[in-house]
Amino acid sequence: MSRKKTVKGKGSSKSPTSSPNNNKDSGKSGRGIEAAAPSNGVVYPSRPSLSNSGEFYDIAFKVMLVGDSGVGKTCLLVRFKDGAFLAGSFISTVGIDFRKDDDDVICLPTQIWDTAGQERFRSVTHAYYRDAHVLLLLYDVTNKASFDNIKAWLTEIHEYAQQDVVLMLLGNKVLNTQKLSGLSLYPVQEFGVPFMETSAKSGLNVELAFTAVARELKHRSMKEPDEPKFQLEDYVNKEMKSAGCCRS
Ligand SMILES: Nc1nc2c(ncn2[C@@H]2O[C@H](COP(=O)(O)OP(=O)(O)OP(=O)(O)O)[C@@H](O)[C@H]2O)c(=O)[nH]1
Ligand SMILES: [Mg+2]
Repeated sequence: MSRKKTVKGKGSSKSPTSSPNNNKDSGKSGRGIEAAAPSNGVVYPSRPSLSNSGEFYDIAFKVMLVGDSGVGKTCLLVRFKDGAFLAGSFISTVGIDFRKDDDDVICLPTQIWDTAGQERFRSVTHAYYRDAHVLLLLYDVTNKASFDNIKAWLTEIHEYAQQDVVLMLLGNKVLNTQKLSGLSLYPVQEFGVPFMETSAKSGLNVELAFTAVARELKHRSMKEPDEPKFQLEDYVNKEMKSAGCCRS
């Protein structure tokens, strides 16, 4: 996926803070999911199939960022899309924010949804899980409580998301020195979910996280029945190693 330096007028990019009702135009942004927002602001677009169909290039893939408030979801998205870091002031996302990436390098029309981590918006964000193809679940490596909550997030995801959702755990706010150790501070392996460390601040692994899940989606969409499965975790580990990191 390529990162855009400027935000296109055509897409629905908005400021990091928005209300659920700001999604009114989210289904009108070209190819992919068409959905009208009802008055409660909750949109239920039909979930495109990941099967090997001729409609592949009409499919919009839906990527959602989830995790506790303050872990850096909005910053990660802004870093990926605009190559910038939102330093300092922390403006909590309200409900859902929607962005669309339609010029990524591997030709997957993709919608990226930023969600609010605050508990009081949880019922709104649940409603969006079920048609997500990818969930990027973030915690903050400097905040143990946000890691401890991962279990609860996974329970929610298992309840509300599709069984075949592509899931990746991201330990955000990692420092470059932590990157050199290549180890997570917390026992992430117990979840059995592909994991990477990222920094929205430095940009570390941000592009790789999105590219990895996009490759997984592409592989699923194009795959012949007897082709081996794409190994998201192996891909991520290999790419991190070749970038100088030492996870094995
Ligand atoms: N040091 C450091 N700070 C970060 C990083 N990512 C985000 N932050 C800071 O963390 C704070 C919260 O970031 P947000 O992206 O707004 O958090 P969020 O997960 O979107 O929070 P909600 O919208 O409330 O769910 C901000 O002050 C950011 O500047 C990072 O990689 N490193
Ligand atoms: Mg946010």
